[in-house]
Amino acid sequence: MRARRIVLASGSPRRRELLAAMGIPFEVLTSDVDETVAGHDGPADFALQLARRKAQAVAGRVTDALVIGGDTVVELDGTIFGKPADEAAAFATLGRLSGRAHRVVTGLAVLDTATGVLRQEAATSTVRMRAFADDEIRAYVASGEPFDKAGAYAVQGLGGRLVAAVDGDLDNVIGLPTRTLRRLLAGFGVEVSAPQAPATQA
Ligand SMILES: Cc1cn([C@H]2C[C@H](O)[C@@H](COP(=O)(O)OP(=O)(O)OP(=O)(O)O)O2)c(=O)[nH]c1=O
Repeated sequence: MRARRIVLASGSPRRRELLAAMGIPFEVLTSDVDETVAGHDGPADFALQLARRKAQAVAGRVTDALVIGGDTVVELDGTIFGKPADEAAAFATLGRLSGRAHRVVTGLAVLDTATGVLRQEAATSTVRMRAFADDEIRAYVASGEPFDKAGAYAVQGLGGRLVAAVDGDLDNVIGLPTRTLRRLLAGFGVEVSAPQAPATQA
């Protein structure tokens, strides 16, 4: 099996770090896709639509590669929360998440630009939040951390203090479910060895 060129279609430093930790060489190419979704069939469908869009947006720039696109969303009571647009949205999102359990879904799409074959899969984890007061939310929003994060928090950062428990893969919450990606790459004949210990560190 020939070595495949692997391209991560993402500007996310978290995705880059998690992919690097898998131990495979890769390049990063970014694009500026429109992240609005016209219609969807739940959070997995929503995240997969955007993951495909991100992969397809860079696919034309590489002729023989596996291009990886990903998108992470938070879902609670049927509402999908992406990255908050501003402070008010971050505050409102965190108020909704307080004291409740929500789902974090990452859609991954891997596109083979040599053949046009696309493989995709979504991973889901459940995150239970402590109940937090408005003052605590205000202080967290003022830290700036919520702005480029789905659901307006980062479990691996200061936002970890808001989290009571994570059920499922932590790397999925941070933006790249590595077990799922290993499976998708294996479908293209790229075998990535499993880590010695579960990937639970940010
Ligand atoms: C819930 C949660 C999300 N996130 C991040 C993961 C994703 O990077 C981000 C969701 O935004 P995404 O749109 O999925 O990704 P992105 O804009 O960061 O990068 P790109 O589109 O270029 O690939 O939220 C955390 O880092 N920690 C968390 O606890």
